[in-house]
Amino acid sequence: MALSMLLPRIARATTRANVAPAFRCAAGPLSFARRWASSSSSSSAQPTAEDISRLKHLRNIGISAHIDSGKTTVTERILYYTGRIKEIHEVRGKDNVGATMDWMDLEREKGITIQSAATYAQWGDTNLNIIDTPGHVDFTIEVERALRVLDGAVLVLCSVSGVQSQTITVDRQMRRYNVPRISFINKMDRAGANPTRIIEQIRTKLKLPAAALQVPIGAEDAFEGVVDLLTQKAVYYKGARGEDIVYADVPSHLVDTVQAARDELVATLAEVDDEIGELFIEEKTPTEDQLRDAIRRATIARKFTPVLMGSAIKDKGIQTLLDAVIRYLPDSTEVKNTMLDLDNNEQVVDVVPYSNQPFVGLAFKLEEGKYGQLTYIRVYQGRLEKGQFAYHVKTGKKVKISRLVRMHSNSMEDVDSVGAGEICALFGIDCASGDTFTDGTINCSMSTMFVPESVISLSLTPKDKNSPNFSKALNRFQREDPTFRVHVDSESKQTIISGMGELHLDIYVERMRREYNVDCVTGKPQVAFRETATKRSEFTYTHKKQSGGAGQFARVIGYIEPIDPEQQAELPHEFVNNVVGGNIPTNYIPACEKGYMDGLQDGFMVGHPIVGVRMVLQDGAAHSVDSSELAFRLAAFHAFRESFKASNPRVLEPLMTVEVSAPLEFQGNVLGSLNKRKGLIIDTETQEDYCVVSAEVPLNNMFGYSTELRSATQGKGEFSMEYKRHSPVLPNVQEDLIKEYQKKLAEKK
Ligand SMILES: Nc1nc2c(ncn2[C@@H]2O[C@H](COP(=O)(O)OP(=O)(O)OP(=O)(O)O)[C@@H](O)[C@H]2O)c(=O)[nH]1
Repeated sequence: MALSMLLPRIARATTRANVAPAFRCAAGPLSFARRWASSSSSSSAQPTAEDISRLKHLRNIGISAHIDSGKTTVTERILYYTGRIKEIHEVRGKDNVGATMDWMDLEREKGITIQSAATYAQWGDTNLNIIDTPGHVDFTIEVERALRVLDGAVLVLCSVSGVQSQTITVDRQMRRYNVPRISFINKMDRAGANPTRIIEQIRTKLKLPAAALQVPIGAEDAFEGVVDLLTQKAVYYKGARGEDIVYADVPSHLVDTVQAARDELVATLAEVDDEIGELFIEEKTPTEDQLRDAIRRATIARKFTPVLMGSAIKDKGIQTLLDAVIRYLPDSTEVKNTMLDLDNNEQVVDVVPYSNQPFVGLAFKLEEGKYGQLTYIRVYQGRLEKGQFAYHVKTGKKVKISRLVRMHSNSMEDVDSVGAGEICALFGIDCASGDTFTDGTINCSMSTMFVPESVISLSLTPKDKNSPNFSKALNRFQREDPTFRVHVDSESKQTIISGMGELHLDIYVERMRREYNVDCVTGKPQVAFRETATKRSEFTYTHKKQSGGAGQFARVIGYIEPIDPEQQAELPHEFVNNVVGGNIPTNYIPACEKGYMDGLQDGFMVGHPIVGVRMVLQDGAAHSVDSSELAFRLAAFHAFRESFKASNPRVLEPLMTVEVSAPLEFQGNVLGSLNKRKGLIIDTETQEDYCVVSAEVPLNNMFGYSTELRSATQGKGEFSMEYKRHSPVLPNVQEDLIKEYQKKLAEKK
């Protein structure tokens, strides 16, 4: 392979390493050694009383859930009750204009949330920054980004389906970013609504101590309101849109149920909160205030999730949910955030969450809207003011903040300044999502966001090959979305786009057509296979060229070995330099590492990237005149390729967790359809007259499943799918894939 073909790939690999540290070198620039430090690089000035009060009345919250649980419907109600919108638009329906938060045309057509939209609202004397996050697994990066910058979240669950596969994913993401959560059981009007079962699922499936703060009055069609267990009052949502809250005595038939639920709440809190625990042992009844304080403490400490309930579509339960958000979710001073001090060996230092500190903000989302390029920023400390300069930490460039806005879905309000803890948006800033900005007085970087592996790819060819918009659009999409990747296949010279699922890629192809006027022909979707080694393999490789001009000489000695599968999510590749005694001069070691990275780009079996292989360099030889960086890079590249061939390599494929729900009568058909696709059934659960089947199925076998499921269940079945891990393909499948790849190569010759 020519070196000119390798170079762009190295640039890509390095960029990826910046996003999600993947490469580790025993010593050198790619080492990510970090130390915790109690010190802070910020000034120790006391925050003003005004700032403290502002922050006490500010909440940054996200609304997350499994697809279709009703997040957008809930958010729409929040905007309505907080006075941000004058009318409620439903998410679905032929003649609707679309919910306010689902503003992209495509979202409206497909009825799903694709991009999260930020908006802010006021409830009582508290400001809320709300991010509506997509539930579809293909847009998981949006959920990750939202959680990274939020201080608390509302986990919406369906009263019938409860904890679903995507709920578990979202919960895992919330744990990763230490986000406290309130649970909201929505759709209490649905037939089969059962909050007790859902709370039990939160406890068992999410392993999260949970208890209801309310009991429902009526169920399904007759759902009227709730009884608040703390005030022991019935709450009804009256008026045309549930805007009139009416308090009343607990209906007599619910008195015993309310007492039992309150006892359960106290008992659950006693397990996670010392103060309630002591009262419990002393058999004392906690007061309403003691309970509220304990719920807040335990929620913020992420030891407990309070559970509320309602029906967004019937305009019930939203105002009480908002009260709970303010009461139990933390303000930004109650959340610990850290950053890396770049002047001090990447020491981890605490963010000081007040406005009188040097400014530090994180660009967490880019968006090309109708108003131009927008960059969403979470201000972690300090203040961002219109007219001031901000420093882009990665490039060291100074940018002028010419316009500062607060977003309200797709409209905006201009503001002059925003303080610590706020979320705002800037215009015309050149950066990628995940980049840090400061005021230039400190050199810190917020740690990066987790970026998942892509699982599917397809070739993309513009109908008009000369359109400059093709690469412009691809560049922009990549900057907006780190899970959307683009490369040119070295064999076919085709542009290949990769992402998190068919829908994810479809959306970009469609956006290319609508926003950039570029029609494309797409190839058949291909799953993102990987290749890996299964045993250690030694190498001694000499690169030598003597024909005319300057000679080339480099020798590398060492071995490659599989990385422990448990470690691979964090460490997909590793280069270790164990050369002692200077047989390879240290200035050639980075070139050896580059050669290794070149070698990882495509395996020889099916032409997909190689993962999970460590290269250990032990010895070698150099020549005082003929050795060069290029010679060592090529030596390491060929050494890696040769030893990989001898390492009993295997082809890996993405394995998905698939969850199918359908009426019970179709259970047999659902199981049959999954078996046919070589699915491993993990769990089968029956809920009322519904069944939920979970299975692990290779992504390669899932093409066309929605059509099959539709006909197998008379259109009544639904499924969701989430990436689990890459796992070895069956030997016969591997043989077929290799043959197919060889055929493709032969055709090209
Ligand atoms: N019965 C009932 N249906 C509801 C309720 N809330 C929402 N829905 C319906 O559930 C469907 C999904 O609602 P959305 O608000 O789009 O859900 P979402 O979680 O935002 O969906 P994604 O953005 O695609 O993940 C729509 O058809 C809503 O009308 C509710 O309280 N009861």
